[in-house]
Amino acid sequence: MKKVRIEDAAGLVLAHDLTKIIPGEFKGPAFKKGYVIKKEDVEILKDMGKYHIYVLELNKGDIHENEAAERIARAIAGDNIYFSGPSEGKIELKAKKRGIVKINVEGLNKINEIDDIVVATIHTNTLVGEGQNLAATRIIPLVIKDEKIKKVEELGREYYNNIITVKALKPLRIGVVVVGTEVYEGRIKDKFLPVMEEKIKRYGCSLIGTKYSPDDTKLIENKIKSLIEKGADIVLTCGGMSVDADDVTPQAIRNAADRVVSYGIPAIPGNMLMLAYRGKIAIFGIPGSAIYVKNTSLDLLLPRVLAGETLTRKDMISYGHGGLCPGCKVCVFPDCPFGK
Ligand SMILES: Nc1nc2c(c(=O)[nH]1)N[C@H]1C(S)=C(S)[C@@H](COP(=O)(O)OP(=O)(O)OC[C@H]3O[C@@H](n4cnc5c(N)ncnc54)[C@H](O)[C@@H]3O)O[C@H]1N2
Ligand code: MOO
Repeated sequence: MKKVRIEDAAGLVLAHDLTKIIPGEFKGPAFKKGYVIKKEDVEILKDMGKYHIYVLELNKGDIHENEAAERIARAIAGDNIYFSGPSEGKIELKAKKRGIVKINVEGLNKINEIDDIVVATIHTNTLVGEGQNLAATRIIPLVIKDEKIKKVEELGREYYNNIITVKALKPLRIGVVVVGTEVYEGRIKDKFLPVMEEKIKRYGCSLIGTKYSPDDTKLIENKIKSLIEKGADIVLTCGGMSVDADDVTPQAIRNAADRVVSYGIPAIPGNMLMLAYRGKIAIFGIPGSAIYVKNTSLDLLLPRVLAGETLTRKDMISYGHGGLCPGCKVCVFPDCPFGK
């Protein structure tokens, strides 16, 4: 600690809290330990009777917590991220756009392994809104050795300064095939299309066509193909996905696609979902549960496809841990553990 005249204190770091007392009104720290004194604080501090203060002497190679947090944030942030702070040594990383947040967990863990460094994030692959808080970083002590921050910066470079990014959602064109002879014949009212329309709107996409099909493999296949010819980027095929004698949608999708990523996903509700591709066009087979549950496995996968990802079987398998919807009375998805 070093005692300095208040006029010489701008830019220096306060060594302890400075208490302000206004009788009957306020008692507490007006300036906190670690605060970097600004020019405009000088008069306020004089009003508080502080003509001299103790400041922290930063040795060569010491970095103050604010600067450390700023350097860590710059080292880890990729596309579509902005910062707020530092406030009390903490910087928050926020989303510039609505999209899917991608966290490089391996890189994140390596950074947190460095003593005194803290980077906390939300879960990877979560759908996030513009301005949403995605991560926060700070160091544990008030000052830290430059080498430690340099190590973070090295790791940041190793991971292409892409430890945390947001992939923006694209407004893609979607076609819907509603499957079920009972619906096709008008025995029951269609409940699937309104649910899909709500999702298409929710994710900022457009519906380019709807086809109804009885439970007939060839007819379903043709309707999927005709929507693709019409320009669909994604086809949502609804119903007929389970094990009944009439459930032929999985076979129809197989026939329409070049490759099936998976039939079945370890996420409930929606475990009988199928994802396949015809070229770059994603074809989903959506099981009946989507009619009565607001969010299913489709809501985990569809935003990722909209964010430009081509999903693999490994992506789908990895949903098992966290893939059971807790079934809350009021659904707060995606701000919940489902799919995390
Ligand atoms: N023995 C088994 N039964 C079921 C299994 C299973 O593994 N073994 N899985 C269950 C799960 S999980 C789900 S989800 C559903 C999957 O249902 P499907 O996709 O096959 O749906 P459907 O059989 O076509 O229809 C179920 C039910 O919903 C009505 N429905 C269907 N489409 C519409 C529509 N567009 N509008 C209104 N109502 C619709 C349909 O009439 C049926 O009553 O299977 C479980 N069973
Ligand atoms: O496939 Mo069902 O949708 O688990 O609920």
